[in-house]
Amino acid sequence: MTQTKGLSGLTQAATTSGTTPGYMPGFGNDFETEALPGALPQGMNSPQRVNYGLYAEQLSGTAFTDERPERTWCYRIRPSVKHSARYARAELPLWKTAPHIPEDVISLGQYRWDPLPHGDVGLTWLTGMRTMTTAGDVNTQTGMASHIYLVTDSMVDSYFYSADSELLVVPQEGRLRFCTELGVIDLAPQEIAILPRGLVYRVEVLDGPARGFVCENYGQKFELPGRGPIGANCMANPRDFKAPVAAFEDREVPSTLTIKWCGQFHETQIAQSPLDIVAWHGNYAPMKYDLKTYCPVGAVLFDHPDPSIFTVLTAPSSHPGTANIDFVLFRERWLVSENTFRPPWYHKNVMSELMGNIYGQYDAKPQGFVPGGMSLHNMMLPHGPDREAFEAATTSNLGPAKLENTMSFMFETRFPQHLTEFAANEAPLQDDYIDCWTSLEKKFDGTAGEK
Ligand SMILES: O=C(O)Cc1cc(O)ccc1O
Ligand SMILES: [Fe+2]
Repeated sequence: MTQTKGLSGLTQAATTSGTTPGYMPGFGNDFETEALPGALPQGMNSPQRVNYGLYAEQLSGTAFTDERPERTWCYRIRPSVKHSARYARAELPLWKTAPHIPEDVISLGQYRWDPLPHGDVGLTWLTGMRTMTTAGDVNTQTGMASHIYLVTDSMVDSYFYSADSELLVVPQEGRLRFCTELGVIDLAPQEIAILPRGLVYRVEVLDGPARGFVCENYGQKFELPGRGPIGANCMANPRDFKAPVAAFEDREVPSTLTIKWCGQFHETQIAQSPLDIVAWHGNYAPMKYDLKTYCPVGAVLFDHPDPSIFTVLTAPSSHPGTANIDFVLFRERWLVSENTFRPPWYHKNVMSELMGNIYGQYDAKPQGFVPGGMSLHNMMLPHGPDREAFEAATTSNLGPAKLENTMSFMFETRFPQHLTEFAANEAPLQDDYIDCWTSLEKKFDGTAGEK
């Protein structure tokens, strides 16, 4: 029997591009959703017998005793323990996990890559994941990895979950469908998705080939940053984050489930689709967010604020204010500062900064940092605008100016990032990147006048 049901109870073809998934708004909300009427128990979590003969199962994303527990109660056709037969080691050699510090790779430096090209071989979400950097240590649940995915093929009767991490997905090209245990999310460039640790899903290609960036967060979950004196509005607003409505498959076909666990991959064979949750309630769920709804706040008279002003999501570390990861967005905005050097200032930072270009041109690097490309300015390594950006910024007339056609982001972490062998040797690294600063001229001549 093959069926996928949505909230309305109507049979939907959730595996085809024609269907529009349903969503519920609100970051961190306590949601409830059922794909069949009456499937969700009311007033309690564990009735003696659940309607429709479903099994109750809790998915805990935090310790039970966390100050703000995140968990979801699932009502499913089979408990997921039934989804795990014996595990066998699987190899995904290009998906690396921290600590991974290759001996012959130098991570000290300023690095920039052209977009990874698509090849001739078909790739899925799993085989198409290429790790560029790793930071921290998965065994202590700290740090992150950055990846680029190249996906041409849908996963067929194949499912995945990461016990190691939450995944933040930033598409740059193509459209993907994430069919998850808790519902369906469609994702296009200029949107992001968060896939929680432990959630089972399959990824289908709606419009390929697809390329994008992934931040794999080994630590505490991403949350909305406190806005401080900015108040209750602007930046990312909770209601623009959307969780999917329940959708399930009752499909008995031989299937493979791959699990990422402490950096290793294991497979198990199961006899059915594991996407068999008919109803759920809770606050631990996948979400999508449209980056065009991000409302940037900035300097309205003079100077250039720290990029933390553009934080969309932050994954805290044990040290308040020092994130395991900040996800920062540089999007279209007005520049109005008077008597100000408007692009990012030159700087060194204890945090390490990995950037990706989603589309357009980034103000500090008018050339060379192209859509699909990535750059890394690692811990305490100097960087800033290239010569062209410096000259333009110091000579242009400072009327109100709109930065248009621009969307880049940063994964900023408190941990140094280590390049993988793939990033150092196989990815299209720009050997001449640091030359973008060599032509910066000495302007100093001992006199105080403007240069
Ligand atoms: O290095 C970069 O381009 C990112 C960045 C942007 C900014 O506006 C201020 C600081 C910073 O690190
Ligand atoms: Fe920077």
